[in-house]
Amino acid sequence: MIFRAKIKLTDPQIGADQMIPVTEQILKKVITPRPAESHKGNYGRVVVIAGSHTYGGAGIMSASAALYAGAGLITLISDLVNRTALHAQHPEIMFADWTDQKLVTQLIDGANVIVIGPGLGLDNQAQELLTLTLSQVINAQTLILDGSALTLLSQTPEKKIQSDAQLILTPHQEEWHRLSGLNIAEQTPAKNQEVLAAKFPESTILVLKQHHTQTYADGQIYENTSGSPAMATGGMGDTLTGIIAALVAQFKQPVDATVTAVYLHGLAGQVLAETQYVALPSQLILELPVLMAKYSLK
Ligand SMILES: NC(=O)C1=CN([C@@H]2O[C@H](COP(=O)(O)OP(=O)(O)OC[C@H]3O[C@@H](n4cnc5c(N)ncnc54)[C@H](OP(=O)(O)O)[C@@H]3O)[C@@H](O)[C@H]2O)[C@@H](O)CC1
Ligand SMILES: Nc1ncnc2c1ncn2[C@@H]1O[C@H](COP(=O)(O)OP(=O)(O)O)[C@@H](O)[C@H]1O
Ligand SMILES: [Mg+2]
Repeated sequence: MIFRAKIKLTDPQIGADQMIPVTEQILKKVITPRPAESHKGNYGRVVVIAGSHTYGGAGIMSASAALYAGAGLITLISDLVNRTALHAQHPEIMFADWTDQKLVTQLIDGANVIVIGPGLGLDNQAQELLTLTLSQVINAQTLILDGSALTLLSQTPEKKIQSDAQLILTPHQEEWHRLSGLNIAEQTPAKNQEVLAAKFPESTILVLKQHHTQTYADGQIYENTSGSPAMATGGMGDTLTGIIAALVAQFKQPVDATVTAVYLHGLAGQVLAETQYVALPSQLILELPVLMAKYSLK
């Protein structure tokens, strides 16, 4: 049994010792062998809206991570300048120009999981894409908000975020500072729970990234135990968004899938750190299918 104590949303005394540690058992529980009679449509349609002119790599890393973590069909919606670079690396991933609003709307409508934010930037185009996405998603979909999308949301702090979709937020501590108003020293479990409940729909999952990432969901807090300082490289969080998207798309239960994705990401980093001083995101994704095969066999 991996998950222990239940933590009440309102408990002001919640401390680090009451978090639920996540271990490799979660991989065995969630990652299951693929049924022989299945096809790409069974493993989810993921759309990644990411990667501006300046931060093209972020979109490519997110979409590539979704590919290696097993999503059935993936489309990167991005600045047109990123298309050739994407296809030079991963022709398996489809591409759409993010200025084509009709196509973007169709792709969002057809997706099971949408990622928005890695390297999105903060300009009008980015804001329009975020507004369109938030208004377009429905309750059968999962929307993962990361990077620039979180920074854009924090520019209207008075507004409670409304969305019918299952939301997953993946801020690092500074992004959570901008969103929550809590500086890093104030980011205690109780305060984080309080702000999450006040500003976001009840089902929202918060993945607060750090050395031992904390996932807040259903009134509980899961503390990740995998990972390595070798992972402290730009693009590592962009990569996590794709892994979460792929696992939600395949294994459906969003809390389990998210906690598993965070653990798997850290474990892949740890595997690289056994022989490397630094773990690059583009190397980390190569470990994912290997680890997933290993743990699916129990
Ligand atoms: N190759 C690409 O295309 C890449 C594209 N990217 C995209 O760029 C966009 C901007 O994202 P961003 O994270 O780089 O910048 P920003 O939001 O200003 O935050 C940095 C500030 O936060 C602070 N900080 C505090 N705690 C922290 C923590 N635990 N983890 C991390 N930071 C922490 C930190 O503190 P300091 O370094 O000063 O100590 C600093 O002051 C975004 O869309 C992203 O997806 C990147 O992924 C890189 C590769
Ligand atoms: N020292 C560390 N130990 C474990 N994980 C780390 C460490 N440093 C960074 N990470 C992980 O790397 C990722 C960094 O995310 P983020 O800051 O959003 O990166 P980026 O935006 O550059 O892609 C998070 O998942 C975080 O948990
Ligand atoms: Mg980031």
